[in-house]
Amino acid sequence: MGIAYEDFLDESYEPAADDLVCEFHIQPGQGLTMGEAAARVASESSNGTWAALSPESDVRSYSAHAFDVAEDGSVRVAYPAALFEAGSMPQILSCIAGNIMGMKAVDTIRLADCEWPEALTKGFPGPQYGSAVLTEILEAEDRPALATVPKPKVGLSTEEHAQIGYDAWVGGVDLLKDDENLTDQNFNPFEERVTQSLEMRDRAESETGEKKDYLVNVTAETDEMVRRAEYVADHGGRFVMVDVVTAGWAAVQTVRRRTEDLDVAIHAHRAMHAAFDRLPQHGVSMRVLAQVSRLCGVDHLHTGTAGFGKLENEDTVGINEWLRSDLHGLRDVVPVTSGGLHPGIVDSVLDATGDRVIVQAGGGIHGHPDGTEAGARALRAAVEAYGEGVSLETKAETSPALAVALEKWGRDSPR
Ligand SMILES: O=C(COP(=O)(O)O)[C@H](O)[C@H](O)COP(=O)(O)O
Ligand SMILES: [Mg+2]
Repeated sequence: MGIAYEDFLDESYEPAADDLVCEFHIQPGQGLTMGEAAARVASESSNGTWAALSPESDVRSYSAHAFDVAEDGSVRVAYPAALFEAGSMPQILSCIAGNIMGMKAVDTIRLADCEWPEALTKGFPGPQYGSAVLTEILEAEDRPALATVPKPKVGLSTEEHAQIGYDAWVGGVDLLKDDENLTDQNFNPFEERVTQSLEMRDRAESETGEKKDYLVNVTAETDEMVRRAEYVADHGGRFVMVDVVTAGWAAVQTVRRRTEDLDVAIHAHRAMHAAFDRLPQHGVSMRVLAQVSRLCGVDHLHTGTAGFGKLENEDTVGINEWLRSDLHGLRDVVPVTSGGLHPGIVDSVLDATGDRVIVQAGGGIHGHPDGTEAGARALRAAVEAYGEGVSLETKAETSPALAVALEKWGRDSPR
């Protein structure tokens, strides 16, 4: 049975329970109707090509179906589960976000959303802890967990990094976090940073009586990432951080498989995501990136600051809701809100995101006029004010550090 472009368009198609259904937003290429462009997308992302084919065997059971074609540019494409290799995120993305991103049949195309069937999700581990980290590893049962990343993000010595961690932990944050581009550089070698920072963690825990921990950036070549995750676990760390986009999904899957036995949670930084999710008309949405991250098994994921802060965001609230939704029994993911946050805008952000998040601030702590510990106290006070239902200004009457932060940064987002 032959297959040609027109065979991939079926307006009346009813997706099967096991189909992966993807929503694309497309701008048809010159001279093509929406239907013609949609058929080409379904063809190229499953098992067709530009030339009509007449294979000996019937391969139609592996073909996608474009349906729900709307004149506003949205189209849904249903992919049979048999098209995919169970448990391989690279192979799935090579289908649904591969060649079609460059097809001339569309001027622009964006993969906006996916509906994942159990036939596919069962091939992935999902998060090991999810939101349980807030209670099983940390003690943030009824408030956001707080994190900070030392700034300047790169260039501090190991001793300075560990000291900043101590000051922030004593000031009130729960988690120290390496920045996305701090890995194993000569001024702050990985192993020394881990051991010295964890020593400071233990000291801060005993002095504050609070659980503290460290999101260690293990991003590197895959075998080295596994070795670094083992090093963290061997030295008493409970978290690793992976730059999931620059490391790649196969690498994330490898690290996740190893952390299952290490009792270590994965914090996902999304550096480089904006290369393909920032433009609303082309690329792959942050919503899909969040879905891929959850399937591959991260426990925390940066999802933006709901329009506040220094970085562009896309639907932070909607994505966070999806991360908490039921996904065939897979655990949820803790959203991380970060990027230009400081105490003066924490209430606005939490009003949007709710408090089941990790609030991360770098400059908004270390840029405090009275230093890191005061900055941490100010952020903790701002989050406490949200939980107590009082204004920041009222809270600042009993928190000098918060008063100084409000004086310095006011209530506006930085640019
Ligand atoms: O280092 C920071 C924030 O530092 P600061 O608090 O000084 O702005 C993070 O890398 C960004 O939050 C990443 O962005 P996102 O969280 O949107 O992925
Ligand atoms: Mg950073």
